[in-house]
Amino acid sequence: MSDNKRIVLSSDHAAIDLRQTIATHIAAQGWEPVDIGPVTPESTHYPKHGEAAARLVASGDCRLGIILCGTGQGIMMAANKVKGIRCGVCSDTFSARMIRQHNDANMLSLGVRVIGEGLALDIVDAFLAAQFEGGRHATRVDMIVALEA
Ligand SMILES: O=C(CO)[C@H](O)[C@H](O)COP(=O)(O)O
Repeated sequence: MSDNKRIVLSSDHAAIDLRQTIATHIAAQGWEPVDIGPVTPESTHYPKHGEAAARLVASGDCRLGIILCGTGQGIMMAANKVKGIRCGVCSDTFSARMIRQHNDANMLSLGVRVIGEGLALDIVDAFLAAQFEGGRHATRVDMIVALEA
């Protein structure tokens, strides 16, 4: 297993508080949060924040990424445009576990206008605790990767 404990966090203006709460939460578990902002509440554009986080994961600088916007959807769409990124929006812990176990997701997206803080933290925990199972799932993830060629 990689010893890279760096997890990039980013969001748009909608999710600054929850993003910072998650950063504190994962730091307490021994992860190294790399919070790339933004820090001020002015309206901003989620694609650039999704892309910035995704590039740190795709380059290997960060092992995983957690991104947030109002629904989690727009920032997820932007992140998934970066080669090497597999990001899913999760509003339940089962999906958060499965996107690691079956889809080898390297980024998690959350919607601050969809779920509350307690559930968000449980989803983060489920995502971080799960491991890719490989096997038949590796064949399928390889097919996703091949779409990027
Ligand atoms: O969820 C989002 C994208 O999927 C954004 O957070 C949302 O669209 C921002 O809306 P507003 O500018 O009205 O705060």
